[in-house]
Amino acid sequence: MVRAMVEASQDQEHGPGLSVKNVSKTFGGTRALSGVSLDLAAGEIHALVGQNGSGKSTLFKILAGYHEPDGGATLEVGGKLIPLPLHPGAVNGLGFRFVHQDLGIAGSLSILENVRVGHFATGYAGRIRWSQERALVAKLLRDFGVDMSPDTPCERLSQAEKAIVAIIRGLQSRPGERPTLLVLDEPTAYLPPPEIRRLFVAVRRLRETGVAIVFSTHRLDEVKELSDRVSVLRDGHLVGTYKTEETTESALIRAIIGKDLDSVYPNNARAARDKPVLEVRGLCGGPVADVSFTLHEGEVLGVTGLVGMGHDEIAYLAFGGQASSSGTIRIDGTVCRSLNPRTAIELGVGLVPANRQRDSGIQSATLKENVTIPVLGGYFRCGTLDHAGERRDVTALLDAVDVRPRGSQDRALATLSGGNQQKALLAKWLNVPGLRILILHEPTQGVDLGARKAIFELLRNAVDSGMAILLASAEYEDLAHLCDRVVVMRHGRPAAELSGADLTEERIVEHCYRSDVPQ
Ligand SMILES: Nc1ncnc2c1ncn2[C@@H]1O[C@H](COP(=O)(O)OP(=O)(O)OP(=O)(O)O)[C@@H](O)[C@H]1O
Repeated sequence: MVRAMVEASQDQEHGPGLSVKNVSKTFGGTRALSGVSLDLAAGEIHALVGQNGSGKSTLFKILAGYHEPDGGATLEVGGKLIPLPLHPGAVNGLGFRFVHQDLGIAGSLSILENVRVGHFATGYAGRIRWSQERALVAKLLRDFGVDMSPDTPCERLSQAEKAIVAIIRGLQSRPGERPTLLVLDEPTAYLPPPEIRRLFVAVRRLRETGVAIVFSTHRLDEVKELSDRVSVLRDGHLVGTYKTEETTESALIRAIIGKDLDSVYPNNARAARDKPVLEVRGLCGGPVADVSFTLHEGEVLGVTGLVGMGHDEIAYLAFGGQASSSGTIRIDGTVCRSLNPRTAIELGVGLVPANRQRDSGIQSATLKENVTIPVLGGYFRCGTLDHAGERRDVTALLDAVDVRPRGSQDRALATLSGGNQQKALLAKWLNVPGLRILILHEPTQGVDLGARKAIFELLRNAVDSGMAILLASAEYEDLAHLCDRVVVMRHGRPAAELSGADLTEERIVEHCYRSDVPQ
């Protein structure tokens, strides 16, 4: 591997691109990056991998001029030394383009406005040429295979569609400008497989123009499929840079976590239970049209499908977070006519939304506060808060899902890396006593390999003690390993239900894509 690393750094077919050297960054007492050096050749696709909190986003934010690096760092672009820190204006001039993890899409603005802000073509008296702009954005959307009007407000888009808009915007240039570097911070975290394919096609096309592309991901199959080289960060240090074709998945896992990792999935053998806890009949709402299913105690039921087929919405309809237009939901025998989240929680139902930072976390509150909000009442003893008990439980819970850095319960949620925020907010629900049903929407989005394993084990323990889980996800491999049954949705309706020997990743994919699969 070391040999591959040395050779890789000499293999820059398209010229020098850019090179950062000796980048360190300290936040208060946290050393996020320590002496990291990275070469990105023009026309290469470079993957950056590492566990949650290993420093990937911090490196990207230094290149974006958002963070100032500690002293001693240097940056060269096309062989020219560029002074650090960068200011945002200089970043644009250098041709650096970014699609950040949080996407930065303004919900109240249209797709057109989000994509073209700062790039509008103007005519007489500075008037924006709206029809020209609309035609341009319509074409960009079509090129990405997205069938949407440029005037659609972004608040109506799914996470996947927002990610596509952010990427299209990231690829914009002013006349005379040429992008030299495109940084994609976990671009596929919100994308289901067909969109990932589309994105890869676009990224490969872009490579032909000589742009250096760097993307971060937790999915090693994407590293293999898309990248020319891969760099690994561990605890803020660069472990190495490797030619992708000369490395293996297990070698990368070893470099990422410092040891081998067994299968991330727990053993699936369990006794069947037949007590229904969630009965959904004729549920309609948004794209969901007439869905019925029963979830049993100690069961994991998956719902999946392609984008827009309704599986994402089922999670919110079944929790009352999104109003249904018809149908009945019975929780533990209680018929809920117009379910809302408050009633659902009282009946022992929890929801872990996909966008946990936005929908389930308070960024300015500490980690401890975020985790204990739903259960704080339980820590009062004779009117006094049992701080020691609260701290002890939070520590145990955060350690169980491997939130890093350890001992960070007094830090504001916003100061944790994206994946660590996700883990902490998932832990919050696992801490709620009396929870009988847990609804999960893409629970491992943005979460690293080691933490995925820890989360799956926690879920398995919860299920073994009788919890029922409804898992809405487009991670077909996870569904095949974790679920007892999987319902595949097509056009808002259940198209197939897979279980037993039929419940494999391949069968799920087949049912998602084809309407004529033999049952
Ligand atoms: N603004 C900040 N204030 C304090 N600490 C921060 C801040 N931003 C990042 N950190 C810390 O720096 C470290 C690296 O975080 P970073 O976001 O770069 O990780 P990452 O590799 O992108 O993780 P993930 O895969 O979860 O997105 C983490 O320990 C994080 O808590």
